[in-house]
Amino acid sequence: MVSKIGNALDGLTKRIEARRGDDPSTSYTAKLLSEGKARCAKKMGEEAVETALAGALGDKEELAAESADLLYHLAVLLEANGISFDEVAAELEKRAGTSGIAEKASRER
Ligand SMILES: N=c1c2ncn([C@@H]3O[C@H](COP(=O)(O)OP(=O)(O)OP(=O)(O)O)[C@@H](O)[C@H]3O)c2ncn1[C@@H]1O[C@H](COP(=O)(O)O)[C@@H](O)[C@H]1O
Repeated sequence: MVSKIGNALDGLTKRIEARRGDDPSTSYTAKLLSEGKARCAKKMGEEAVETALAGALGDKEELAAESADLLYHLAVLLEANGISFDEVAAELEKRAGTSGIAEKASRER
């Protein structure tokens, strides 16, 4: 069964892909993509900081809203770089059997 977040990211990705080349005056996504990778990366960084602040303050509603903004801007940044969430998912799957502590220790050897 596909998870809610999987469905949401799938739909979001399709809407973002469809916006490429659209009129930047009617699509925020088209505007961001037309401005290039660095601009997309800057927006993602801003949203990451806002998400982190909401998490640090423990504001659950704000954290959920900022997380949605962050995922949108990450999806745009991936699209700007020609990378799909499938590739991110594959990377997560590869790590599934390895503890973060063990992975860190293997790098420090
Ligand atoms: N999920 C989102 C989404 N989340 C956040 N945002 C926009 O991201 C921006 C957040 O940045 P800020 O808060 O810094 O706002 P801002 O000051 O207007 O941003 P800048 O002027 O600095 O670019 C806002 O303009 C939000 O509207 C989004 N814009 C679009 N989507 C999705 O993308 C689809 C296509 O949208 P359009 O491309 O606009 O048609 C939509 O159907 C949605 O599914």
